[in-house]
Amino acid sequence: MINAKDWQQEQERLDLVTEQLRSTIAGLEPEVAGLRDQATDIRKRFWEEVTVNTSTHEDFEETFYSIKQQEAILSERERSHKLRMQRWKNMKRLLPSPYFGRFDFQEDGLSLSEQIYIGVSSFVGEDGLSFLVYDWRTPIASLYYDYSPGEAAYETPGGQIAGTMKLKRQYQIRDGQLRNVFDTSITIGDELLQQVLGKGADAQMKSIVATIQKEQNAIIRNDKSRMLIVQGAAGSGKTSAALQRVAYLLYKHRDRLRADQIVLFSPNPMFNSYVSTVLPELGEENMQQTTFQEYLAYWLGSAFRLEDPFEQIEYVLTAGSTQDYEARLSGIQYKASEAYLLALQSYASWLGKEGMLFRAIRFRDRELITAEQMKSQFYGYDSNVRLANRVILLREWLLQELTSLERKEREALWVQDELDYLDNEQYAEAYGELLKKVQREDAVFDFTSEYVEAYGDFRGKEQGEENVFDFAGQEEELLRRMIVKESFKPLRKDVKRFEFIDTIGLYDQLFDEDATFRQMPNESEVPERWSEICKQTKEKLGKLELFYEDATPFLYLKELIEGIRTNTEVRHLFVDEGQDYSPFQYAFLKRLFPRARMTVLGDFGQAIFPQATNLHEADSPLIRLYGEDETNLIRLVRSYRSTREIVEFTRSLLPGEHIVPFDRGGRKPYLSKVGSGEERTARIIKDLAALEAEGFDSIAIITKTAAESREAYEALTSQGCEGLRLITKETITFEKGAAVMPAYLAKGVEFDAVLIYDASSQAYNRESERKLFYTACTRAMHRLLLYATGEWTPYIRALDTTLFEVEQ
Ligand SMILES: Nc1ncnc2c1ncn2[C@@H]1O[C@H](COP(=O)(O)OP(=O)(O)OP(=O)(O)O)[C@@H](O)[C@H]1O
Repeated sequence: MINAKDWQQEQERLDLVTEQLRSTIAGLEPEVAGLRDQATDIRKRFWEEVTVNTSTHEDFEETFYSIKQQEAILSERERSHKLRMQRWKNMKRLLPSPYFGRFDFQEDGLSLSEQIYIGVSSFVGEDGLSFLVYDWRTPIASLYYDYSPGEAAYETPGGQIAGTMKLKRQYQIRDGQLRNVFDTSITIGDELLQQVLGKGADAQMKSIVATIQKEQNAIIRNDKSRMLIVQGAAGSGKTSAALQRVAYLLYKHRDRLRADQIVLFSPNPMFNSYVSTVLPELGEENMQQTTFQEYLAYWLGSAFRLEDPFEQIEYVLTAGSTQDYEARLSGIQYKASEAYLLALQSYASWLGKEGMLFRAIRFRDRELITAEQMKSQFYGYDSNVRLANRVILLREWLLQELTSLERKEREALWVQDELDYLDNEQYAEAYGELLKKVQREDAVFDFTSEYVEAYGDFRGKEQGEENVFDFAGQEEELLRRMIVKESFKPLRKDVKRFEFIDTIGLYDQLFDEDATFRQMPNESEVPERWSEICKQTKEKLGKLELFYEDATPFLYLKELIEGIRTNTEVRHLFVDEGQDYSPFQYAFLKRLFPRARMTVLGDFGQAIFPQATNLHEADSPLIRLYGEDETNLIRLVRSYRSTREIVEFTRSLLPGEHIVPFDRGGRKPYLSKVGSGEERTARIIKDLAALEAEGFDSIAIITKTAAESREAYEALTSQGCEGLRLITKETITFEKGAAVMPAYLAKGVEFDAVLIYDASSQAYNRESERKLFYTACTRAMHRLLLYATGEWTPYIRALDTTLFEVEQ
């Protein structure tokens, strides 16, 4: 705390800033409102002022330019409106708490030091010159996060600026009143951080700008590497740092980076809702958020029933005793690997020579173009042309073939039949429609070759020398064209969508045990239990279903053949829970977003999926992805989420991990042995009530699987436990209160208290499930309670008994 005189001075300054903020806001208000009116007004009159007339070419052009002009005026006004609006919003946001930190900095060579106050946005005083508040993202503000009083330096676009930090303070301000002021010296922000971390969990993640730690600041401001990897312990602030980094990037590159050019891949839809308020709180728009599964479903969902990663993990956790289990696991690991990616590449180059599979183009139960014809056409192309380019050539050829087949088809009997079905009225109507269509197409100068041909013929005849127009004949001719054209439309559409390639067959062929795959150069990479893997994969494909581990490779093969889909708009890609993606998926993401920088945040200690990627070891495929020179690796070892007691307990579950607890004390994890399932239910109900009475309002009962969650939920609700929620993979909103969920859905989020439903050796016995157990326990901020009906899991039995309390 500071002395009374300093406090007085600080409150006076705060009053001054508040006063100026108020008058700036008041000054902006009429302007903002006026601009809003103008923009709405112009919107209303928009269509009155432009002349919509497209009957001649000139009219069309005039209309076009008139619209353009109106558009330009509107967008200029909207831009200036947006800027003022933004400023007004920023000031409003500052008002209740204009800043949270201050330091005094004397630049080398200058005799005076400057007071720098830091807040969520910059504020220049009424004189138009002095910064009363600096945005936390300005270069100078980084001193606040990186240094304690003493020598200090920061980077600017013009080079490094060095000097001395004289003083450093933190503030808690509510509604324009100073609540707390801390002079900080050695450790940055400990007092304030203590207070922040001591609070309860929220349904929404909070911004951490006031207490960003030095190592987190390095992540937020890293703007050099193509790939930034953050390996951080549970609760070390990876997600928090990622979100502040987005805000930082949007600020730093505000002239050229839009929020929709940033994409965050999140572990599940509920997580999206959990983090969705952080950026708006910081005055920025949210980035795009998606899950990998959403991407896969978009491209493959209509062709297959796709397994999702949660179904896959349920299988891994529950099917241990089934016959196919080991093979499936070996398949999952292999299909996640770079070796498999290489195998697919060599498979594609083999397909360049032989083995392509096509699907005949069928029309009215006939094969119009056979697979054989396509094959011979395809392999007739120069073999030096890339596979995907040859496929394009084939597509063009098919479209041409369809055009000539279509012409022939006009004389077919079925066309005559269709014509015969038209009664006079329909006939005239169809013809009228046809003419209208032709004219419409004409008016916008964009008519297909068919119409040009038809219309040209029509006009030629109409205006021909003899001036004889066989109206009936032409009518029929045109209708025939139309009828056939309509029926051929789906065929053309399919060809354009590469439906003529039998991608499923090609993927299936890869699993012909003794055929294609064996001809590939890296045969040595064939995984264990290959023949069983082949059988499983083929069976699944046969049912038009795709294992989760096959979905990305399938899409990749499809792209090797049809050409790669890329998104060149996206500039920054964030992958949270990065350990859960396979090396294969990373290679895929790199191709998909060729112009994006990547930030991957994860914790190998929480790698619960069998296809996990190690983020930080020397041999990590992630480091290889862009190469060491383009990659920066930052480790976070300090854990902020949980109390010291919980961190000491959880880190012992993962021997060898270096994790440092933040110094916040609490109760030790509490172990309750119960005699039966009923006893457990009763015990949990009692504990829930006690926790709620203590003021904890975000409580998770974490189970191992979804089935166990349902069981727990039913047992608890049938015994009168009220207001409990059951979280499933479909849950999209994160709410306060008590909820039951499987561990893999609790990823990334946190709770005041966590109750591990079953920590017995029956539930957690295998070494492969240790990380799942660790992930579940590390969700707890203040309290961790564990239950078991039989003996404790071996992970707990191996612990030092001083790390927990046992119910007596
Ligand atoms: N510098 C900080 N100031 C205040 N709170 C912080 C800070 N860093 C982290 N926290 C808090 O610690 C908790 C954990 O942070 P976060 O969820 O970002 O960690 P994580 O590394 O992504 O965790 P996990 O991998 O376990 O999901 C959050 O409540 C967050 O607000």
